[in-house]
Amino acid sequence: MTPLTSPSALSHSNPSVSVRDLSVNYGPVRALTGATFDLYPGRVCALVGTNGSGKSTLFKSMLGIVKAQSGQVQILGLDPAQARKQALLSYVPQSEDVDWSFPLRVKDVVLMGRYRTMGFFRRPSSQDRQAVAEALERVDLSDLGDRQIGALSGGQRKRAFVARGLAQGAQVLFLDEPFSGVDRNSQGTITRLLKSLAQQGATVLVSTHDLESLPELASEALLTQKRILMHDQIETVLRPENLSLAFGATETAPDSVAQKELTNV
Ligand SMILES: Nc1ncnc2c1ncn2[C@@H]1O[C@H](COP(=O)(O)OP(=O)(O)OP(=O)(O)O)[C@@H](O)[C@H]1O
Repeated sequence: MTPLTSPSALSHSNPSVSVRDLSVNYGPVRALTGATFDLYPGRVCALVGTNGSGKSTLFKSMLGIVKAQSGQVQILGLDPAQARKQALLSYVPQSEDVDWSFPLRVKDVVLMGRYRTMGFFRRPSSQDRQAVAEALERVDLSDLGDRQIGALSGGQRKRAFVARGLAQGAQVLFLDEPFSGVDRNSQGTITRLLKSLAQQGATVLVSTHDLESLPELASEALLTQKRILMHDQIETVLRPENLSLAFGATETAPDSVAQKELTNV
């Protein structure tokens, strides 16, 4: 196996997310072993791996939702619970982890991003309402704010959760499979939004199965297979010999990357 790479091209002065030797077991099942990496502000990093390779486990253990057997996580110098308390960290879960029958309107879901700063009675101020309206506009859902969240399409639901993170003003965003069950239109909206948030200084970690869209989405990637196999620039991770470490020999790089590689020789 290729050792974990930590290329100097990915280094930066201060990491916003720092993960050290993170290991998670579910009873006898080892889901993640010794994950160690840093993420930096201003970048979108993709988390890439097969089904069951530990991507959701990595997110949940970084958030403190799943207990790690060992390791440390720091988000903006804080432990994950503190970072969440201070509304610095936003998480878009996999669709299967959400109860969509819960009777909430889209704008109530987005308003949840403001809860930590709204005080005990959670009475929204005009500032809170404005933040919700702006967030809905940025994800192109202004017309659907009063609709029940369960009555949205898969892509619209994802966009509503991204809007929750926007209303929160989170500096670190974790998104678990935001493109699954999502049409090209929603995928484009989410991709543009994540890139623009990174340009404004956010740190974005996003898991995806869609290798085709990776060069458009992310500048770097973590390749996982129950441990971090590689952390490198997106072009390097997408080389067939690297993808085959995680996916087997049949997986090939998207044409755009292959072409870029060819024109570089
Ligand atoms: N609650 C659980 N109890 C026991 N084993 C679990 C649990 N959750 C996940 N696992 C196991 O841990 C491993 C990693 O699962 P995880 O859901 O993190 O993978 P993933 O990469 O997110 O998969 P997918 O792409 O299918 O969402 C798998 O072998 C899975 O079967």
